[in-house]
Amino acid sequence: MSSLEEPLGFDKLPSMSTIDRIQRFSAGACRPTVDDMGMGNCWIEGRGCSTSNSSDEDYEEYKGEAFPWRRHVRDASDGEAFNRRAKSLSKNRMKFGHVCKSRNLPDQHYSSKCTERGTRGITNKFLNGIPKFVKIVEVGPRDGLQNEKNIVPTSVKVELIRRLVSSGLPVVEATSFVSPKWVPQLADAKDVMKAVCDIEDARLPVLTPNVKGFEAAVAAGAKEVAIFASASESFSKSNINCSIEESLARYRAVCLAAKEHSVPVRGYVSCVVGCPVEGTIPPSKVAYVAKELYDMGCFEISLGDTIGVGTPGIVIPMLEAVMAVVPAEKLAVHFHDTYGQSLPNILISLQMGISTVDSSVAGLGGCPYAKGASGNVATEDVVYMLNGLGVKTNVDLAKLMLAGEFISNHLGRQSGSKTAVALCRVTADASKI
Ligand SMILES: CC(C)(COP(=O)([O-])OP(=O)([O-])OC[C@H]1O[C@@H](n2cnc3c(N)ncnc32)[C@H](O)[C@@H]1OP(=O)([O-])[O-])[C@@H](O)C(=O)NCCC(=O)NCCSC(=O)C[C@@](C)(O)CC(=O)[O-]
Repeated sequence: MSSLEEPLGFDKLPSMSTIDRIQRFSAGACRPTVDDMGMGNCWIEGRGCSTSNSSDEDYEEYKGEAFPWRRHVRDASDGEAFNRRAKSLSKNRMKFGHVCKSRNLPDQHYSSKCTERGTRGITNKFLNGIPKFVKIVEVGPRDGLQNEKNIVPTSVKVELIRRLVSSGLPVVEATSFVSPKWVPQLADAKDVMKAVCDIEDARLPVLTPNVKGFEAAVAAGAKEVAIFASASESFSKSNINCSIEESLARYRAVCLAAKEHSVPVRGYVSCVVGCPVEGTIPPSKVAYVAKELYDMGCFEISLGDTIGVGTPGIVIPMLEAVMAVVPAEKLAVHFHDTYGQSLPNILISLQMGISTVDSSVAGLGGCPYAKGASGNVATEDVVYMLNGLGVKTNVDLAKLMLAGEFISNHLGRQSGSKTAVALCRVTADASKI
């Protein structure tokens, strides 16, 4: 059994003092709005400190927004409304492309917001500190596809990126300028970039492991790059063929070059809770690498549970350690879903003040150098959860699902998003009414 298959965290549950600290992060977390280089972070200002009608205000703010799949808290009058809507199904069509083609999406009056005043008070207690807006960084075209054995044609990658951007995603990681010998799937990075660099509605960062990759990326039209270090020596060696310290030296050179070109650099730390070779990774190691990347100029540090072994019990102390050296508003979380822990891990990260989440459409993904690691958390599932929490993302779930369906059809398998699968089923069932 490889260490990847061994779950982590049974001995790593947080102490009471850690839990106290989480409460400190959540209750009354009245933070100022952060100008994150204009990158779209927007904190909830004092959700925990707001007056008793703040949830009403939040509700007013969002109720006009299209949440087509609102979870329903049934009562008699709502039941009538549902029946009326069921009768007029044929008037409310929404297509979902190939799999759900010509199926009707019921305009069910599901509400993801609790409208009971008393219950809402309790809800607020638990949701204190959750940001009002979450920036989703879509990594499907890069992290999602890099592990695919069969080469995906460039035109399909380009179409996927365009569809993802048109769903409203603010950031879509497009490809990697890495060695084609190491990641053959992304050998067409230059062509992909050339085909999408005219897109203006989203930022399209690309991975660059060294100055060679950076120069190639900029020449192809990239306007933002990402560097990727690891908190595990063994993973660093197998992923980029050098030690952590050597990688940091390389990345300093990339950051210098990027500064000269005014290109923003995002930093990744991989294996933040576990490594396929070394097992559990100490939080202090993650904090060290994160701080190094931050100090060399990365505008944001994404913390990757590369093999998806983390649970909230182990993610919390890791985040605490990193947040002691890098501000929460400069952090992102990047979870793979090997053990189905991504959503709870994301929720706890939001409660701790993080407002940027990486995810991959249709749950695509895996790392070629982390055997057995499964895909990233599915973007559709993240959007569904955030919609349910009343957190804004600006992502149109229907369009996102179409993008997921497009790539799943191409790969010839079912979407890895539970939300996409369930909503397609709801749609299919509704068409039989
Ligand atoms: C870093 C290297 C290049 C070192 O690879 P190396 O073999 O040690 O490099 P080298 O300097 O000895 O060069 C070897 C060859 O690669 C070429 N080369 C050198 N650099 C480049 C470049 N940028 N683009 C294209 N070619 C390049 C170079 O020119 C040379 O070509 P040759 O003379 O043999 O024909 C290699 O190990 C590599 O490309 N690794 C990338 C692996 C990768 O992409 N892994 C997946 C990333 S996912 C991840 O890290 C986790 C993350 C971010 O998703 C977060 C999470 O999930 O937790």
